[in-house]
Amino acid sequence: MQERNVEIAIIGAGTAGLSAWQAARQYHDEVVLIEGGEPGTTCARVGCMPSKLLIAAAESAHQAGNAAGFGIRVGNVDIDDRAVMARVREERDAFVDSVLDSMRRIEPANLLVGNARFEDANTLRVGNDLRVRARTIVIATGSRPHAPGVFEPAGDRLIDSDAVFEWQTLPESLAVFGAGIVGLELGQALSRLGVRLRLFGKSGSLGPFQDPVIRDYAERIFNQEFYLDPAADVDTIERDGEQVVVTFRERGSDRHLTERFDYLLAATGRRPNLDNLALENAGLALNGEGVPLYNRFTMQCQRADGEASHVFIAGDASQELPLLHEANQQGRIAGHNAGRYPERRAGRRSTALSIAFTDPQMATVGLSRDEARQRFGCDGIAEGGASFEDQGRAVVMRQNRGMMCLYAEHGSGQFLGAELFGPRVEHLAHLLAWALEQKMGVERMLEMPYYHPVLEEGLRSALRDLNRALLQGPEMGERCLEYGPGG
Ligand SMILES: Cc1cc2nc3c(=O)[nH]c(=O)nc-3n(C[C@H](O)[C@H](O)[C@H](O)COP(=O)(O)OP(=O)(O)OC[C@H]3O[C@@H](n4cnc5c(N)ncnc54)[C@H](O)[C@@H]3O)c2cc1C
Ligand SMILES: NC(=O)c1ccc[n+]([C@@H]2O[C@H](COP(=O)([O-])OP(=O)(O)OC[C@H]3O[C@@H](n4cnc5c(N)ncnc54)[C@H](O)[C@@H]3O)[C@@H](O)[C@H]2O)c1
Repeated sequence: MQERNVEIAIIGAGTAGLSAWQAARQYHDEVVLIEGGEPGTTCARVGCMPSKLLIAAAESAHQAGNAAGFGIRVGNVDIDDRAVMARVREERDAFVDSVLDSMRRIEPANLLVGNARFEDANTLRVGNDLRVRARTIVIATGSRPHAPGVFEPAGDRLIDSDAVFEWQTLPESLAVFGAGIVGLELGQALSRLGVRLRLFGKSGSLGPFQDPVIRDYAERIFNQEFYLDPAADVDTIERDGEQVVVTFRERGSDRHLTERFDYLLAATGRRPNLDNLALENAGLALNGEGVPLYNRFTMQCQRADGEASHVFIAGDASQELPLLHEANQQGRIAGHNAGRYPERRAGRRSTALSIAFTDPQMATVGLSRDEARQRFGCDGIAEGGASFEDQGRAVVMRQNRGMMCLYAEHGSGQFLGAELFGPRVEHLAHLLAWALEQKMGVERMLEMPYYHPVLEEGLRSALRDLNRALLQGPEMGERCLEYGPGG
């Protein structure tokens, strides 16, 4: 058995682990990064990047198919699925290579290969032949797809999102389970690429939305394009030959249908990679799901005796907000504090921001309606909104579907949060997140410049409505007279 003593050991060379390494390396030379799986990060290999590549191809097919609405005929849209998937993988590989290139900065001696697990609070076994003793440890082991046992009858026709990006060609049909962001992004993209598809959700939840008004609206809009039941009633899942047979109650009716699919895609959530770490040997306090208790500003874990530990956690492993920018930020905070240990500093946590790259896009910023109500009371918040259906620029682009729900605090007029569903709302969500970071009030947000004709004018309409609900500021005049057509 080889033995090694180091200052800091970081488990997992994903986004969080890499940013932790970069931060920790500023304090010590002996910082090892341990990777037990495939290097290159979940984001680049099987997450953000390949999913957006697939979505980009799907959008292209969709736009070609809808060109007639502008008076442009492109003939039959012929989808070469082999070419689509080849491009997804080719560009995906380039993103992975760019990560691997940047990892070459790490001294080879400090990059350890093998699965790590705790032997005691300061000792890790890496693979079978190496023991690493570290003064501080960062857990950045990410997460993996999780499929409930009820899908087992599907056998090898049960797949997860990782497998989709390895397809050489697309299947004819697919049953997608899970109406979270993964299910919606991949489901809509595959449907637009010609896959016959049904999407079955659970308990009515839909992507990142919490506000029932926008959730119900989005459900209706998606159903104009593909079958989506966020509260599906599924009777049986069986395997017959090379197909999966699903019997379910049809959305909005009492009819029970039986349908055959080539695959069942489980998009039913992700589990943190903590179960292979032998955390019971680490002396940490764990919550009911086996996740270490930690401080979200220092990313420092708590020991079983309640004291602050020398172990830190970051990224999807923390189960807080499984998003790339969060993994990055948490990794940086954990790395700096592991480097400074036993000193520690509170890191800056930015405004909550989540975007689903569906069409229309879905986004949430800051507090949800329920969170705002809990914090300020039902009478303490004002709600406003606007539709994209008559929004000038959205009409011009034939993308006039969607709505926005915005929340602010009564009295102070402070903007609190929003849920957005509409064309390219990724950009509006950023504007709102930046406004929240600046602690802007609704009136001040309305004083910002708005070009014409742009989608931001739709946001201005929602802010005007919110201002009206706050009973603040001047009475707003008629929109068209005040701002021009579609403004
Ligand atoms: C389909 C999909 C699409 C997504 N799209 C987006 C998006 O558009 N925008 C966005 O913000 N987020 C998106 N995400 C989420 C984002 O990809 C993750 O939040 C992020 O990649 C998590 O980074 P991480 O460092 O925590 O984990 P990872 O990148 O998974 O890194 C963890 C590493 O730890 C290693 N490891 C695990 N256990 C051990 C062990 N015991 N010993 C050694 N090594 C170990 C793993 O092999 C892995 O390399 C998407 C996710 C998916 C699945
Ligand atoms: N654009 C992005 O930023 C992006 C894209 C993809 C993933 N992600 C991240 O990855 C995380 C994981 O995404 P996800 O969609 O896999 O998980 P999720 O937890 O967000 O959604 C899983 C969904 O599956 C449903 N579900 C659970 N069991 C089910 C069952 N038996 N039948 C039907 N539905 C069932 C749940 O109700 C939930 O709606 C997300 O939370 C998100 O943070 C982000």
